[in-house]
Amino acid sequence: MSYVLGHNQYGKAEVHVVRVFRDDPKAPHDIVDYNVSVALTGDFDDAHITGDQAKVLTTDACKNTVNAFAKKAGDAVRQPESFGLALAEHFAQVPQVERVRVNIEAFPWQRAHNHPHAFVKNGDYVRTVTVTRTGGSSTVVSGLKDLTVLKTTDSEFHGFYQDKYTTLQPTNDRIMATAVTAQWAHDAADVDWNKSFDAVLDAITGSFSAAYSYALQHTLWEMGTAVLDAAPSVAEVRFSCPNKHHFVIDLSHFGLDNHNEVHHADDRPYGLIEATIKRSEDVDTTGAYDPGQAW
Ligand SMILES: O=c1[nH]c(=O)c2[nH]c(=O)[nH]c2[nH]1
Repeated sequence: MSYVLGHNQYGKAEVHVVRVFRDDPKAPHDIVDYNVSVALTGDFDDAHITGDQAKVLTTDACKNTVNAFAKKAGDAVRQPESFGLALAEHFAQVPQVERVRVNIEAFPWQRAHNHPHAFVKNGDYVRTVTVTRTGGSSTVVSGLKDLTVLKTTDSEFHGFYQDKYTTLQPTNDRIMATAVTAQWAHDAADVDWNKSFDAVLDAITGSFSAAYSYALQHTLWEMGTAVLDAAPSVAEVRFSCPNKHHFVIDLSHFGLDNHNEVHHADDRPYGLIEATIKRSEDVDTTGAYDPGQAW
């Protein structure tokens, strides 16, 4: 039998590192809180097939590198995209490594009461970054997940296709809620990443609020075009948004009317609405997103 080793990758996952910036004794401290995963692809067939580990950079060394870079990469550490780029560049120097992927979850902390060294964790969302380095160049995908937003009106859903299983009643006034997962690919590497992230976050929440919605699909389009307007380096944005259904409860049994006031917030199932909004037809982001084990 001759079997074939397909795509493989390895590295250290979820190195959770918190870096305090406290160089200036008179200045307030800053922190970043990153969960870093490194995945290496390359000439690692022997590690699997013959058991020879001569080319394997240990996952333990990957972890050590992340921690050391949290100190030595200087200002690059302050933004997850630049930290990911520094790490990817480093691992790409290992001769047998052909592709490096660095995924970072960045947990936002806010200064507490303007205090110089006390912080409150902001659980509104998690910022995400995927840096991929291959063939001497890197791609950067920024993102966020778990950004839960809701509007109490200015959302309709009607005029949809009907078949014999369609029971949903059309509505011209409903709650719309979702937990936004978004990833956006940049076509530049010299970006002010934090400024760009803030602009995208503002575009997403701003357009979700302002745009009158005829469906969650319609809202995704509005959010996507707002992101492209707000962030010049973004070539495309991908959304994955569960429709967090809020069903109006029938209170007539109790002699009460209910004008879209009392709802059951349903957990599952949920509609899952996903879309990519691109700056143009020519945008090519091949290999930039992390699809898991596949290329
Ligand atoms: O915004 C929506 N999009 C849909 O595709 C859909 N389908 C559904 O049952 N409710 C909704 N709402």
